[in-house]
Amino acid sequence: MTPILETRGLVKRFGGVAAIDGVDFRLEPGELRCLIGPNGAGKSTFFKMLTAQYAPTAGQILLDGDDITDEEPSEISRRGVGIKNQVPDVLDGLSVRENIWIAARGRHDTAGADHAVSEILERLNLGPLADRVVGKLSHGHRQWVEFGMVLAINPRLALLDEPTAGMTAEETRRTAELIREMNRSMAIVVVEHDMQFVRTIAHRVTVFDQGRILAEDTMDRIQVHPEVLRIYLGTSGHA
Ligand SMILES: Nc1ncnc2c1ncn2[C@@H]1O[C@H](COP(=O)(O)OP(=O)(O)OP(=O)(O)O)[C@@H](O)[C@H]1O
Repeated sequence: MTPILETRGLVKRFGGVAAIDGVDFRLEPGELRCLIGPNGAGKSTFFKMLTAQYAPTAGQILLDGDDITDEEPSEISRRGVGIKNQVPDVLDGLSVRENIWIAARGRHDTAGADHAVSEILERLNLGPLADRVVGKLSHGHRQWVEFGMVLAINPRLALLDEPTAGMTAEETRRTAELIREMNRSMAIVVVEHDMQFVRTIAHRVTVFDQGRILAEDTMDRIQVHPEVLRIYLGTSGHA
């Protein structure tokens, strides 16, 4: 089966530092994968190459077998990839409804966008906030608006960087539900620090360390993987 997403020998150097140092990664269609690893492991750099925010120093990125290494973020989005960065990329002066509508309009005519927005507001329980200006919302709610913007393009693949950052425990729980629900219709890659959250959602987990893939397995096995325990206990103290 052709992977929906693949990297071959991916490298990113910053001066003398190889932040990503030859990563071969495969994601099967419909898969949900969490990327974890200690601070400085290279997760964000890897994510930024997948989303065309950084150009790789070497290697290839393939989407459904097509080489997208040199494509712009807008081209990748047109190919059906939804991206949610760590800092919500929302228009603060506009309402929740308007933000999601603008994202939806990229895929639908105006009537279609109206319809998509109503559906998404309901799905995300954002109806009561629909006409609030996004800049006045809590960080957690702003993250949800960005989820709405990802759903609005109905992607085949969603790339989510720390989706629960700044969320309350209840918001995190609902985000886990949402990601599992989204995974029924799309493949998903999630970069996440919150291990409890990763345990809740993950099927397979890829562990990065020092710019390389250290381990790739189910969360159950990853939690007892000696090398993984060593890097976590040696750095953050919690695996
Ligand atoms: N723009 C940059 N310029 C120089 N070095 C960088 C840059 N971005 C990342 N690095 C270095 O690359 C390495 C990997 O960093 P990266 O942020 O990708 O790790 P991370 O796993 O996402 O860490 P965290 O969990 O703290 O976000 C680190 O040594 C970091 O200092």
